Amino acid sequence: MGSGFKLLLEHMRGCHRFQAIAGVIVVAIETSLELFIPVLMAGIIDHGVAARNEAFIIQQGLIMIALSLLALGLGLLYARFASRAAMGLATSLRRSVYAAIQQFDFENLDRYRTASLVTRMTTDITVIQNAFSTGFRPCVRGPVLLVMGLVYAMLINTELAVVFAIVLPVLAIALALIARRVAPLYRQLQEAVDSLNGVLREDLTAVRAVKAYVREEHQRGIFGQANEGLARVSTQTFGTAVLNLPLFQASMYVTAILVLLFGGSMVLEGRLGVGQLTGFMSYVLLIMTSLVMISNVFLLLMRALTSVHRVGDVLAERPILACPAHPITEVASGSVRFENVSFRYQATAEEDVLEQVSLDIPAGSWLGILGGTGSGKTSLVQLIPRLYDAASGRVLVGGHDVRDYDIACLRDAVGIVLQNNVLFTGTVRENLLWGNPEATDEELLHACKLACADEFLDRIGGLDGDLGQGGAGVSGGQRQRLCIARTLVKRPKILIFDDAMSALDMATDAQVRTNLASIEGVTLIVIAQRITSIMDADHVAVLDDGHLHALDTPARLLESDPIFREIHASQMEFCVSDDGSDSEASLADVKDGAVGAKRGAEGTHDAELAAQGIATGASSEALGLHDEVLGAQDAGLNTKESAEGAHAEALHVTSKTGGECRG
Ligand SMILES: Nc1ncnc2c1ncn2[C@@H]1O[C@H](COP(=O)(O)OP(=O)(O)OP(=O)(O)O)[C@@H](O)[C@H]1O
Repeated sequence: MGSGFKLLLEHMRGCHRFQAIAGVIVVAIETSLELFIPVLMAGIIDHGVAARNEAFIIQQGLIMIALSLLALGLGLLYARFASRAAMGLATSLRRSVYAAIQQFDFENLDRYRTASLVTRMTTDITVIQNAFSTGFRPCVRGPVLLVMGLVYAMLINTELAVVFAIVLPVLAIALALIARRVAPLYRQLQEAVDSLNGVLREDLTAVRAVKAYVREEHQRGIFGQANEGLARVSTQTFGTAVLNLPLFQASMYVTAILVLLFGGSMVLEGRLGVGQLTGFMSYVLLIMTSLVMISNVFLLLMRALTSVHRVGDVLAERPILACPAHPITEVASGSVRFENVSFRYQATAEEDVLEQVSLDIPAGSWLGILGGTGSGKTSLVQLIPRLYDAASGRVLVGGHDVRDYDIACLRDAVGIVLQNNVLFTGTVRENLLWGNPEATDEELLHACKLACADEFLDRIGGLDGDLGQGGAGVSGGQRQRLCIARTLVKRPKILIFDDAMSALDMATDAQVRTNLASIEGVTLIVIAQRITSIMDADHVAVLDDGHLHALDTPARLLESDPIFREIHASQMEFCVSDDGSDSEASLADVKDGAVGAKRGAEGTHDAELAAQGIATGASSEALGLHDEVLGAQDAGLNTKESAEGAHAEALHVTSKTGGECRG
């Protein structure tokens, strides 16, 4: 509770703090004025009406009107102060939470679901804002009305005021019981909102896959469950919270009856004036209203407090990756070295994702990484720009431990194109400038050329072409090329492609690799599912279940390594050449081509195309289908099986026009 208030105070700074204080003062004055009205009313009845003093009645009546108008003016002033203070608080909280999330490392992000972060940034902060703007007034008025009401009631008649001593403790106990029951429900309520947001978010981002798999009904069921879950918790929460209303109403009636009963007999005995009894009844009403206010605001604040804690959790989360006191600010070279590196995503995980990996990648060389699904390829390369820290061992870049660098400098030197490429809403230029805000148009166009994005740039409106929301206006293959171009604009010392060319047709894939190989002095690390994509590499690392299974040149691996040979064979054996010779001939072509035409020589490109059956007269129909099927893969059919199926299908079409295919 204390930490929640501290958080609110910290974010209520400057003029907003002044507005909040002014709001409190204004409400206090307004409430005091309001409390004075029953005193005037009692005077009118006892002295004005009883003595038939019309002048007194008019005078007191005018004072009452003036006080009411003043109270109204103060009420309006309060609304202005409170809304501005609440808005300021919410803006400041949103800014802080956003800044905190920006500082998060991948490991921090793994702890929070995206939907939960979105709910905390939106719903939770709105709950706090609303509680502040609507709860502030009753929060001040309630206690003031209660205390002053009791004081005035006691001033009128202390004996009669004893009724409150009976009713108030009963009410306080009932309220405490309701609050105890409701508090945990509010947290469950916000978690149910998280779940609903999560389902919605997944549904909307994967809408193409949902439609492609005709899973609308299934998704509707999942949404229905989340929606019903929220409805159930809401009903339970608010069903319990509203219990306070009938409770307070009943107490009000009981108090009124008791006051009338005792007060009435006191009037008959001549110990109390009728005006005094009327005035006392007004205070009963005021006190009971104040109690309803207090109970409502209490529940409102309890809900807001849950949200304050949820927001506070995000603000208290510290980035996992520690920065050294005196970091290295320049990456001297693009060399990478893994020394006995082990890694796991969560410290509590049972098994390492990478185990004792040692690997040397000299600056300016090209390493291909191959391995089965889940073998740890992505995990390995993510350690280079320090997206995660190794659990044990060291990762060295440019001869220094990555933990010794300033993180921004390290990441500037490492360009990584991830598996799931993301473009942002805006133009091509705006997206490419993410790589380097200082880049000229010539540099952007050059990067597009290297990434083979120049082929379609004119069709999408050149550098000024609008990519639509989240880059939705381009195909999967075009998206990949633009993402590659964006990374090239950065001019990094190390370039990492994490299966980043999967949506490119083979000819473009080969062309991009040839272009990349022509960049001087850059260390190239390419993770690929297609073996042809890494046959030109200086070395290939084969990962198997988190272990470095083999590391050698592609040619030597082809001769000696069973896993490499198996992957190679499984991808190559589809094709049999035109004249009926078997796939070994094609393999030999690839091998010769790959070894001989190291680092992007044109020969490699040709050999590769030959191996794929494309050079033997593959029609654009085949490539088109391949593109289309891979495009579908990008749209959500993202399983290895579908990709292989697509591949096989594309090659099958190839066979109709050129070679003959199996499989
Ligand atoms: N954020 C994460 N949190 C926990 N475990 C993860 C996370 N990302 C990956 N893993 C696990 O780590 C292991 C290695 O995953 P990784 O993504 O490195 O494999 P990969 O070889 O790149 O696979 P693929 O070829 O399918 O992309 C897998 O078992 C995976 O389930």
